[in-house]
Amino acid sequence: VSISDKDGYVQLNQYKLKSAIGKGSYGIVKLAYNEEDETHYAMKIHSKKQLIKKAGFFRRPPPSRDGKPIQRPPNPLEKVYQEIAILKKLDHPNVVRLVEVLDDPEEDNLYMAFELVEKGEVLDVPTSNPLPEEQSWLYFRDIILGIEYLHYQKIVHRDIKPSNLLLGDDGHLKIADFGVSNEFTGNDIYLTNTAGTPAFMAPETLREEKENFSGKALDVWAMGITLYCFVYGKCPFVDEPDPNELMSWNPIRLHQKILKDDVYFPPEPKISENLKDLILRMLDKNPETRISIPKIKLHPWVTR
Ligand SMILES: COc1ccc(C(=O)/C=C\Nc2cc(OC)c(C(=O)O)cc2Cl)cc1
Repeated sequence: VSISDKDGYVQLNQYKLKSAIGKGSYGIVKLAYNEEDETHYAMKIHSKKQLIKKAGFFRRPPPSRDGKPIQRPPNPLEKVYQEIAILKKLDHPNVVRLVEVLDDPEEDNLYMAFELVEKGEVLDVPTSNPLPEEQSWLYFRDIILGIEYLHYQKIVHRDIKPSNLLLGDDGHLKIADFGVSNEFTGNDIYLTNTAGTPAFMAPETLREEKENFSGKALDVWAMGITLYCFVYGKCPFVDEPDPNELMSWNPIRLHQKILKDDVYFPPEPKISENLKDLILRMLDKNPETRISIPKIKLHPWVTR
């Protein structure tokens, strides 16, 4: 149950909710002080009403053409409960740790308490202060271990990007936000839907003919875009608003760049040939020949 105390802080059971520290399409994350263990946590807050509205749950279903009843969209809360089920299975130094879920049926909000990763998002992109190659190497090794662990647990993340990589006081990264993750059985999952963040979407998800594509290879592609962002401070494929086009934002231009453009390496900042090679192997537009996680671990830039 949540009440506001004398300083206007919302009290939620043993947690005192403080300032907002994260915000995104998922909702909001607030700093939370647990009075029992005198420790701070990151409290992610979902509004159930928002989830239901966003999923168009109450929207009139389109008339079914062939008379067959269309299958209702899954209960939007289902997505969050799936995310929670995934998070409960995970226990790894490079993955955020879910500590507790507060889901009061009477309340509109659903609260997820995570272990606080003190420094927050590793890098705000775009930035004019990208990371030195050495620092990128340290962080990238954490991402490899975290993704290797997720794939071993039969989970593809599908939204790897700098804002979902949190930096702790110990200088290590933790992967966050399983809101669009997929669980699979067998050795890999073969998907057809697009999900995640446009600038990080792999070309195979944007092609007209929607054949099934490997889930693991999508995470490798996003890791490649992320590594490029670390060293250059911006994404390799961006949707520049076209000055003479009124509709300044249209995803098609970005999709065409992802599908067709080569990766451009600016002359500054200078990066090693090994790093360029690794980025090109991860941003291979053909998922069949794209480098895999086991091969990334053996790449000279990683093992150096
Ligand atoms: C400046 O200091 C700061 C310290 C910590 C933060 C912070 O934690 C931000 C987001 N956090 C999270 C987001 C998540 O999803 C989107 C998930 C998840 O759903 O897995 C988990 C967490 Cl923890 C920010 C600033």
